[in-house]
Amino acid sequence: MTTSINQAWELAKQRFAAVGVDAEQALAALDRLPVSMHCWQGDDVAGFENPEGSLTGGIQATGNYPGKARNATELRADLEQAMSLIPGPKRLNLHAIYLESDTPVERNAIKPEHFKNWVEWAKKQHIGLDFNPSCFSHPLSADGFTLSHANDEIRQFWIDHCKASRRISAYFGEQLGTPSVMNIWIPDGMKDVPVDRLGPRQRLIAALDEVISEKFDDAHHIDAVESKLFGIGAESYTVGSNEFYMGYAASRQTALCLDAGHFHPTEVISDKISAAMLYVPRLLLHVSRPVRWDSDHVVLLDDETQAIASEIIRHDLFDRVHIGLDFFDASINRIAAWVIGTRNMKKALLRALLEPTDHLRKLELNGDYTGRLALMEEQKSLPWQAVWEMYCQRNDTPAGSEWLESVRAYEESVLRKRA
Ligand SMILES: C[C@H](O)[C@H](O)[C@@H](O)C(=O)CO
Ligand SMILES: [Mn+2]
Repeated sequence: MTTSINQAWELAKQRFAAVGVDAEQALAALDRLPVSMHCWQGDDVAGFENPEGSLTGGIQATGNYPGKARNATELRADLEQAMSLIPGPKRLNLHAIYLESDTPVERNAIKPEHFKNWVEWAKKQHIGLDFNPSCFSHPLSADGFTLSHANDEIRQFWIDHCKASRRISAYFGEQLGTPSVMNIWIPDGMKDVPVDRLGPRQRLIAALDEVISEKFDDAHHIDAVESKLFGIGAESYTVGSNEFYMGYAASRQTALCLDAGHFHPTEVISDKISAAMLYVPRLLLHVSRPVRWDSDHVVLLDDETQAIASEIIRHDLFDRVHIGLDFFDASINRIAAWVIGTRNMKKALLRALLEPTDHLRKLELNGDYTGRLALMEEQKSLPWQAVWEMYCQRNDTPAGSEWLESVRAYEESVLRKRA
């Protein structure tokens, strides 16, 4: 296997060199692009605060595949298994409900100490952590409002939760030496047509301003805000819409989170990256796969994933775009879901790095759209897979579908034993 990977790599390097692309440089660049894996694929967004409670907030994990993680120790073991099958740099994105405590902790009272095991684990794995306040699956979000709630006390509860979350995020960054991106997503919205669309948005803007008022070192913590079109039970109105958060992020210079499932079905976030980055300092991506709705299917190596990756690489956005994943499929092996989605994201980045972009740009500038289309299509079948396999080999991860055997063995020896 090693010999055939080496041979294919040597040939591939020559093929790419012939179109002006340095495959070795592409691999070095891929090492500068961590993908933040989302903890919530491992347990269907249940968390450890109240794992038996229902998932609310208009999101849904469908399926009942056996073996989901029941506690943080199991989730970390599952993540280690998944991460061992994915080459290159990775991060972990945690939600507040994944805290660890012997006694119940209210969300407005969460502290860094409730995440110290995660930090110790991240140090051992040599990865950074990202964070999210959890403004759902809670009695005080049951009527569909959190940071925009009309009741002052309830709204303050969520403001305090987000403030507490920022302190945890800054602690991650300080402990791990890499900034934690903390993304605020709230489910606030209405099932039916509201009379007052403005009031909740006015409350949300004031609440967010209070949330971000405490200053943290940019080297430790980055604020991001995530818009959405609709949720289940919030079909007619979403307070934190695209326009709302685009304006908020631009005026407050926070990062803007673009989730691939949060727009109209024919809208794509790949087209939004180059527009939004002109106004905001950073983008956070939630790479996902909406199938007819915000269904959060596992990311494929499809046209849109490729287009997202190509935008990051073509515009050299290495330091301004943070790549996160957001899917939760409970109908298949959850570890396989992580591996498939994360490997696909990385494959798309590699393919983008192997594109002869300078040449394509020249054709475009010269108005040679025939040449642009012809070469864009031809380069799709250059031997990128041989470069990918070399990357996997160098990172001591399976080059091809052998990773599935490892997942199946883990399923047999570990997951099947979970009740
Ligand atoms: C659990 C996540 O934070 C959530 O999926 C959010 O990012 C989202 O996309 C809601 O639709
Ligand atoms: Mn999302």
